[in-house]
Amino acid sequence: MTKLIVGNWKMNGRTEAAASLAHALVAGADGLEAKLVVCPPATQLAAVGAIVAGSPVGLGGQDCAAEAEGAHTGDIAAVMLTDLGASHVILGHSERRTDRGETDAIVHAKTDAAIAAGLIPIVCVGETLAEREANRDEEVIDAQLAASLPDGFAAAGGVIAYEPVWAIGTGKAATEQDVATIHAMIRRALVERYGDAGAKIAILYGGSVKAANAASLLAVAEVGGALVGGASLKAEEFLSIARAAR
Ligand SMILES: O=C(CO)COP(=O)(O)O
Repeated sequence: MTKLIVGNWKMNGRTEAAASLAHALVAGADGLEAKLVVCPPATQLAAVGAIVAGSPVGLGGQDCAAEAEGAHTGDIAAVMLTDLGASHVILGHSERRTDRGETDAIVHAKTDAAIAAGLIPIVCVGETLAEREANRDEEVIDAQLAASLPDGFAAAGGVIAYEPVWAIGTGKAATEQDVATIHAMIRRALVERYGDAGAKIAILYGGSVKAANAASLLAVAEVGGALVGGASLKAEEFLSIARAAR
């Protein structure tokens, strides 16, 4: 299956830098086996969307509101993302779960809203270091999956990203063995819930993915791609990660 390599630019940069990064990715994306999607900050979506339109590089948001429209100051509706050409949206990232208090119920509601607008949700799950050290990682992830995913998730082409919180931005990626164990567990949970459709859901790995470790992480069973933070801000590094996906 085609691997999906998603760049989460988080809260970085200005429009001019985002535009030059987008141009460099479009120039380098020809002939890639993997599918690329970039998720710029909301203020850069229109500019980046215009640059990647018609290219093999897709566009995604980093979050969307649970509500379809209306009096929600500061929020961005899922249809506002599709309006700018987005096909994907990251939901339930640990930085939103931790820093913004997003619960599984909120992630569930946002995922429903994304699907209703025709977006492909990329729902993030993952354990903290304390949960891992207490041997609760599988239990935590299982609970996040059960409560964050709506029934229509598989039919909508939804994607899961396993992002262990302790591996994000630390330079310390999970080991291949860790990734194999957790991705197998996630696959079992998805098949149990969605049947055959659950076997086809892409499961991305995220957390300190870089050019140097991408090939080995992407070769692990049940790894359908990568969700990349810091390394997605450098065109050549991100393209190297994408080239490692086959
Ligand atoms: O949070 C991440 C992607 O969503 C991972 O971030 P880093 O690649 O910077 O560790």
